[in-house]
Amino acid sequence: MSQITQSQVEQAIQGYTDPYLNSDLVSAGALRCVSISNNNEIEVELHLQYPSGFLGNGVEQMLQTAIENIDGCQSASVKISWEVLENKSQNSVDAIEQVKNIVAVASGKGGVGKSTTSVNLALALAKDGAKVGLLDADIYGPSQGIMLGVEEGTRPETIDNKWFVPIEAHGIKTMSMAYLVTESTPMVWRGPMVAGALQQILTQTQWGELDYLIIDMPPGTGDIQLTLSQKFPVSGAVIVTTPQDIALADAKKGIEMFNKVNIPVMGMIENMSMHICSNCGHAEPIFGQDGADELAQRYDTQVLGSLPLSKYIREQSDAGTPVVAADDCSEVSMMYRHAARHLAVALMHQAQNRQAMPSIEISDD
Ligand SMILES: Nc1ncnc2c1ncn2[C@@H]1O[C@H](COP(=O)(O)OP(=O)(O)OP(=O)(O)O)[C@@H](O)[C@H]1O
Repeated sequence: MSQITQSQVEQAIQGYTDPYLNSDLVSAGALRCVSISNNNEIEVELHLQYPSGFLGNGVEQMLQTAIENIDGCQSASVKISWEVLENKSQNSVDAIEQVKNIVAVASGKGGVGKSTTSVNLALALAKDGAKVGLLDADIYGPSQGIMLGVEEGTRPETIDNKWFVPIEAHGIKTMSMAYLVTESTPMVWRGPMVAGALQQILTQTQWGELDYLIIDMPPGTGDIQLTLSQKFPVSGAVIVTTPQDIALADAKKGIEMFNKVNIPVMGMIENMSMHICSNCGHAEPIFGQDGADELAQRYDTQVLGSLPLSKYIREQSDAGTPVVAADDCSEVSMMYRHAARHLAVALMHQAQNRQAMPSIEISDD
């Protein structure tokens, strides 16, 4: 019996391409350990750096079979593990302890579906096994509580009069200004007050260990948004837009705002990209077409996903069970889940690059 070599095993593993890494797992550097006994009993350990719980036993089984098919193989076992990499912000704000990635979800224009996107991305990451938090920083229309089905009037518990305990909903930890204010304290605060209050909420919440903290930012690219971007230790941003010209022009301002404060834009979500007729299934790009792709190309970023204008998306959010929580395998839920995985991989690449680079401090002076 001839001895099987590591390169034969690697070749078998390379038959599978990870759709999000766009690479086989050996080239992606995921091969942690190969052990081949004199008897050709083979054990392989692979380790990924983004939430790949969705691979489940299926890919392990498939790779195992590919290895078992090597001539002379007696037995094969494949184990895939994962852990999200820490991705610190490059601004000078202190990181939040135990929070690995902070993602700001922003839009240049109001009403494009930023909050809907934030909550479904957060839920999608959690469905793949990540520990996820969601901060509703949209002071103009804090809607995450309603979308997550948190009963009106629910208040977070506090510890030592200093810490807020986030409210858990559908498997994610959430905090919102709406949990703290009453109808008699309306949002009349202006710029610095708002930024200060939100920063306090962010840093005084006991998030615990989180792979991702998603921040649903206030819409627009004015002073408040700029201040928040500077005060939050954001690892990367996501811009939500519709394909409409005016929304795209605002999305461009959003990208430029993040560039100004040295926050990398991980990608764009094109929302309401198509209307699909619920009667005949005809798809129509009522807000235009291809704009987000062109913008992404121009700014050297990517479109993480395109979501249709869908009654199901709206109804589920209104009912307090966003689509990804309601049915994580529905067509639109899968669109959010694909987008979330592309986002996770973009953050992972950025963290890997940062680890490989010497750190450079950039200041305004
Ligand atoms: N893809 C979609 N299909 C159908 N309805 C959607 C979609 N995305 C969002 N909506 C609906 O559009 C409305 C606005 O969405 P959302 O609150 O997420 O937008 P926003 O950009 O956060 O708004 P604001 O600027 O007020 O914060 C909501 O009623 C939401 O349910």
